[in-house]
Amino acid sequence: MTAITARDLKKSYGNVEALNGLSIDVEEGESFCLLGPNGAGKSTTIGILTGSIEPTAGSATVMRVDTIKDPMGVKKMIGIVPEMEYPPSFLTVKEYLDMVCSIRRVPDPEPKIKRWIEFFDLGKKEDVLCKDLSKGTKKKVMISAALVHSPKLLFLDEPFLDLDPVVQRNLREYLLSYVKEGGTIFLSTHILEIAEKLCTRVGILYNGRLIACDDISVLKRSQESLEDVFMRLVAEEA
Ligand SMILES: Nc1ncnc2c1ncn2[C@@H]1O[C@H](COP(=O)(O)OP(=O)(O)OP(=O)(O)O)[C@@H](O)[C@H]1O
Repeated sequence: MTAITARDLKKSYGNVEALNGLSIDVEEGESFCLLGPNGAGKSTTIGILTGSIEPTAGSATVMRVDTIKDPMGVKKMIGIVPEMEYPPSFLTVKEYLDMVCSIRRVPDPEPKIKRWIEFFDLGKKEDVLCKDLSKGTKKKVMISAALVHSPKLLFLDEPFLDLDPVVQRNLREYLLSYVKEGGTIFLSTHILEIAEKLCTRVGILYNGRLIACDDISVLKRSQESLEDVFMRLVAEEA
């Protein structure tokens, strides 16, 4: 079953053409990674697919819900880690996760919150205001908020940024098991080593256009890493 379908998506911000006819399909149970140089249109794509940005043209469905007609319907079903957002500064970690569970109507929330507090070793930070957390700890809270309602589809925009190597590895291993159990991941990252370990298929965006989209094993020439593939394909376009 298809989890994400995008057809001929276009997005302009004034005279900046951020997306120029993007079409993509992601199947349920897939771990897909969108790569691309700075400004290629990755966050814009995630914004459209998660119902936060309205495209200038084109259509998209997520779990068969239209992202333009029913953005709230999409948001209900998914977990999102946006690239640049932090938890609200005026709430403590626990208050924020309580609020997320309440908005998402999570049944029996306490053990679910506890699970992510323990996973990210946030026990001593539960009662700390989010404004007083380090960048990495804020990211841990954002990821906890994205996972606490056990969504079947995750949109992750640079989720590993600011996390220390131990936490990066723990999160990567969790995400691998999440996909093994049937979850779907749509990831965007510049950390190609992690993308290669976590994802089976990648799309490469360049100037708002998809210049490649296939299994990593198909895109690779002999001995190439994903980084080599990325450098080669982007250089061919430049
Ligand atoms: N709100 C906005 N207003 C005007 N231009 C925007 C806006 N958001 C994005 N852009 C422009 O759209 C283009 C695509 O931006 P986007 O953030 O989607 O790229 P990206 O691939 O996620 O980049 P990065 O890897 O640097 O995060 C860029 O030229 C960017 O400057």
